[in-house]
This record gives sequence, structure tokens and C-alpha cells, in this order.
Amino acid sequence: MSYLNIEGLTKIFDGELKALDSLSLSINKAERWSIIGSSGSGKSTLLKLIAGMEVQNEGQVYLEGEKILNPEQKLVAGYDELQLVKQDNGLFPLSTVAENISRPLLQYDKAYAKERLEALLQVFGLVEKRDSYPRQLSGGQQQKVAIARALSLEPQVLLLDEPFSSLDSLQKRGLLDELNLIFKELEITVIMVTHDIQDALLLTENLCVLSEGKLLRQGKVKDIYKNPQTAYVAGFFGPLNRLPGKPNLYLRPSSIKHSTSAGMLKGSILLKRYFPEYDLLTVKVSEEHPAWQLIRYERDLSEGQTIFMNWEEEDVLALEEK
Ligand SMILES: Nc1ncnc2c1ncn2[C@@H]1O[C@H](COP(=O)(O)OP(=O)(O)OP(=O)(O)O)[C@@H](O)[C@H]1O
Repeated sequence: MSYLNIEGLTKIFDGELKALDSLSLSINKAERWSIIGSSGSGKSTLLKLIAGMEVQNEGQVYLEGEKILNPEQKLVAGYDELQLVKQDNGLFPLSTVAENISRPLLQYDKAYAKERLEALLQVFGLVEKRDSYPRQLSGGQQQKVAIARALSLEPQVLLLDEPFSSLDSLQKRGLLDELNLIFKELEITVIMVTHDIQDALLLTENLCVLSEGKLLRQGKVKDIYKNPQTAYVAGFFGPLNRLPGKPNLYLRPSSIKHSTSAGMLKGSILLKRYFPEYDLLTVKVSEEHPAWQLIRYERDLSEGQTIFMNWEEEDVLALEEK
């Protein structure tokens, strides 16, 4: 049995809505996983069940071989070892940063609580903010406090439910870089729900993809990227161009090479948009077919121009819809 085992979890709401459908997943210690899937696919429900905060209909979660008891089986729901941080960070507005972080430590030995608080303030770069109130912090700093608080009890598993979705992309990038280093140092197991593949790539190496409560794929991010199997899974990594007349064959924008003289497919540039590292081209390939998205590193093409597209057979993805 691996470190965290999820076996056949099924959750039905209101007697009919199957939010999770016999989901099984095994996670090793110190691994970092992202859970991705469309809205309503069961991501948050899965995290709550792992944390012991929700009652399942079938199945069981085990941490190091021990059953995680649900709120019907346990007087106080949840576990110190499994900490869940949500988008709404749940900070106490009238408590300072230091008070917020040390709140879960109130029942512990004073010297230990102080030592733990100081260590977390240091690790999260919050020493200067210890006496600030949440409203005096940026969104990123607030999320850092929420995560530091979740780590105060030295949990073995940190569960993150889209805690970064309210941050702008620059703030998020910096925070995810910092957290990546912190989590590695602590050797903590992390499971993060996200809508954003960029967050998943920046913080975790493993991915599980949910659809309608079912686990579609699990594994290393790079293996799933190379072999996505379905258009649903491939779509999380970015846009796909469908080959005209070939419903199941797709190309990623990065796989297409262009030429202004000859190619396997001809198109005309509808839109050219500037991105810092490349131009993003939207190309009409035929009257009936959806436009393609292409990336051009040389900035030499203009709207209205004809281009020819080439690709390698090995880059063509044969994908089922679901
Ligand atoms: N307490 C509840 N009562 C009834 N239905 C619920 C409850 N919680 C979740 N659901 C339903 O279960 C399904 C899965 O919900 P869940 O929140 O796990 O999805 P999600 O993948 O996290 O969605 P999102 O990305 O939109 O947050 C949805 O159809 C949702 O409406």
C-alpha cells in the first residue's frame, strides 16, 4: 500500500448526483499532485473526502495504512495531519499575522508554539509582517499566511483548493516559485486543485484529470502532455488545431512549421497578436473549418498574408473526444 491511498471513492449528493464515481488513486510520500478538470468534475469533493471533511457513499481513504474517518465516524471532523487551504483563506480579520499562524498551536506547549511560529514566519518571509492584520496584506501575502497557518501543525499532507485563483499572474508566479522551494525543503505531500495548468506545471510534477467524477488520467505531467489520449485532456495544456476532414487528428500550435512558399496546408492570417516571446497567429485554413492558432517566433508575417503549414507525422495527436 502506498502512502496515501484512495480506494473506490463514490460520493452522491441529494441521492442522484454522482460527484465522484469509484475513484482510486495512490500517492507516495512527498509527491506533489495537481487535480485538474472542468467545473463540477468533483475536484473539491475529492479534496474534502481526503481531508476527512465529507461523508462518502462508498470507498475509503487511507493515510499510511490508517483509515481516514469521515465526520459521521469522528467527533471532530478532519485531521491535524491533513490540512486543507481554500481560495477563501479563512484568516481571522481581527488577529495579526503571528496570531493567525499560531492559532492552531494554542493547545500545544508554549515554547514549541513560539519556536514553530518563528520558523514559519522566517520560511514564508513574513517576519516584518508579524504584527500586520490581514487587511494590511496583499492577496499573495494573505495566501502565504493561510498556508503557513495550515503548516503550523506540521501536517504530512497539504491540500490546496484553488488558493491562488484570486491572485494576478505575476503575483502568483512569484508565490508559486517560493512555495515550490518551501514544499521541497519540508518534503511535504501536496495535492492541489486548480483550473490552471500553469499553476500545476509550476508547483507539481504529477497530474490527475477528472471528468464527471471519474479519474480519466493520472501520472507524470510530462507523460500526460506527450500522450494525452483525449481532446479533453490535451485541451488543458492549450489550444488544439484539428486537421480538416480528420475529426480525431490534432496538432498543437507549437508543432507547426510555416513557410511562405510551400506546405501541406495553406491558410491566410486573420489575426496577429503580439506576445513577448512570439507572435500568436490566427489562421483561416478553409471556409468551413475553425481557424487555427499558430506560434511564430520570427515576427515577419502580417494579417492578410498567405502562409503554408508543415508538420511532422509524429507530432499529429490522435485523440478521442472524451
Ligand atoms: N454540498 C453539495 N450538495 C449538493 N451538490 C453538491 C455539493 N457539493 C458539490 N456538489 C455537486 O457535486 C459536483 C462536484 O462538485 P465539486 O465542487 O466537487 O466540483 P469541482 O470540480 O470542484 O468544481 P469547480 O471547479 O466549479 O469548483 C457538482 O455538480 C456540484 O454541484
